[in-house]
Amino acid sequence: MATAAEAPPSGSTRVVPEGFSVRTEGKASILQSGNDVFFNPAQVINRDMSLSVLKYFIAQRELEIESGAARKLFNKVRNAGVASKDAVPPKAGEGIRVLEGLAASGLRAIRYATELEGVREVVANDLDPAVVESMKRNIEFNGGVAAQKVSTSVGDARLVCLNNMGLFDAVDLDPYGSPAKLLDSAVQAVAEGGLLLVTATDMAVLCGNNGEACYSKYGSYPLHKPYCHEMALRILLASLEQHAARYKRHIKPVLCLSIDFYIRIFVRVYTSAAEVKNTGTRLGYVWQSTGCDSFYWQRVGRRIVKGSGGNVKYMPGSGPAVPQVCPESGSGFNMGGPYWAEPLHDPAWVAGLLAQVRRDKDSLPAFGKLHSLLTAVSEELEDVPLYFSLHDVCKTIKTMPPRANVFRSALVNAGYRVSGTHANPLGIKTDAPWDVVWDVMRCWVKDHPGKAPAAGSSAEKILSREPQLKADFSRAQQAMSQARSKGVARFLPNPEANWGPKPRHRPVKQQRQQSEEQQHDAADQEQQQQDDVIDAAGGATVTAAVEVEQQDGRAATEQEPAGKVGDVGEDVGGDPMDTDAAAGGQQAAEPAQGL
Ligand SMILES: C[S@@+](CC[C@H](N)C(=O)[O-])C[C@H]1O[C@@H](n2cnc3c(N)ncnc32)[C@H](O)[C@@H]1O
Repeated sequence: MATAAEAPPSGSTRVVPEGFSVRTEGKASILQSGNDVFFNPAQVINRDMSLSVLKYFIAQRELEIESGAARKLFNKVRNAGVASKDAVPPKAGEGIRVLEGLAASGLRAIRYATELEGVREVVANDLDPAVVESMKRNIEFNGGVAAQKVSTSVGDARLVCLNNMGLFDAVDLDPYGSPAKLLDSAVQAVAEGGLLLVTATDMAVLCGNNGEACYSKYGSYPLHKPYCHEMALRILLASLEQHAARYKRHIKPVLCLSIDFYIRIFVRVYTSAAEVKNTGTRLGYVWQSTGCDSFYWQRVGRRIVKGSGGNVKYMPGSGPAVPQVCPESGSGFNMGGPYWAEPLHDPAWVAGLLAQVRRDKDSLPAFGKLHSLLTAVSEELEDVPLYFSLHDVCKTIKTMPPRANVFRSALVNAGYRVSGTHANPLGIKTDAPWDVVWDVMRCWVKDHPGKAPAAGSSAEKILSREPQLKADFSRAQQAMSQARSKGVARFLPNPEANWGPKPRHRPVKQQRQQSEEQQHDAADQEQQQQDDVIDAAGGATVTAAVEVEQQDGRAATEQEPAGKVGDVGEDVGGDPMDTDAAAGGQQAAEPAQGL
């Protein structure tokens, strides 16, 4: 990946101060001294994606201003008395105002200012005065547009937000770890219809390693399951929506991504007292069977439209949505959530972004990864929250996995929709109910019998039932990824070793004294390692599945791939019978050619 150069861009007359080297990304250059921790090549994707989404947002906003839609929205909110008193309607061609709340070296802010047309000002803020000094040096070093448009500020991002309620068209939060404490103020600082861009890297917490830590930070219980990366997105969105609701605001996600070792969400923020009544209906709990892979949704609230007059009534969700015991495995349930239960992406944005990114190929250092991510996103079933891993389903019933496309075809042939997910190369999204999924597997096991399951096991309970459906495993075109058929990659390998988070930057004072937060992180990590050991012990069943295939005479060539960095022992073993599954986590390559 062409991310960085060690010298000033050719033709530059800028003088590099002694003791510094230069990193260039896009049109921005930053000065680095030996111990700088801010540049992490893995984050180039984050910045490239953010730049692309912001560019697309600027174009959309301009269209909304020209059509009068933005003005109408603003007037509505002002007339309802819920707009910030200082807010003014956006004007065509005026350009947007961006807050980068945690700007560190200023690299991102400088890129926004220099690479995007339609940016009026970027406020680059950081809590650490020493960091802001280096930021100023970088802005000066870049000169020109960067110096004109990027202003610096020292302070807590929360205070900057609260002092600028409704005044930033876009607010970017890119912390080390959790953004949880910043959400409440950020959601107030965004202008009507503005864009909020948020990173979270506390994946151990969000993916279910420490349910109680996640609940205290985000107000949601995570579930430690294969869908944990999408669930992490839905937890962050649910938290944001609930913060927004306190100010009569609500969110509309346009793109929400699980990337490598972090998540990044892009949402628009609107004010509407009427819409806020729907907050409970947009969130849901998930009942996860403790004996098998089955999970079921239940909305937190209900919206009931009564009679021909269309009277609307809001009610709490009725439930539980599941019986006392899991109908498949006879076990109990865990309840996770509340999670965001609505779509993660706006399909029009995804299509528009893909086209824009292709046009901008030459100016995006991380183009390949961006394109593959957006391609995978474009194929996701937007109305099906969460996914399962076929490999895990087969592990539950101790059977040799079918090829993913064979399994997916059976669901399509039974009348259901199916897709992959950008969050996990082995993940399968479908609107087929769980009894259908298990029936397909029961039919598969009948055709491919293995060792009898242990008495009393979940596998025995699931397989003892006669399938109600006669699965048809013949190839169905809709079961195939179109991108894959055309040889367009959806998952790319990491470009270099040690791809992952860098050590957290600490102000000097804090570096000397381990903070409470660090101790908390250490406890998180320790817990994660313990869980990994437990998972590794349970992982024997994966090996067993691979061995079955080897006995079957078909080579099991794929290694058990590692999950993403920050995983919590998620067992995403490659599907040995499917080349798709050679991609473990998002770390392995998809074959260039489709089937
Ligand atoms: C991950 S770095 C930001 C990287 C940057 N966004 C980029 O793309 O290069 C996080 C920064 O947040 C700053 N920070 C942490 N808490 C903050 C707060 N409450 N307000 C403002 N800055 C904060 C730290 O000093 C650190 O420089």
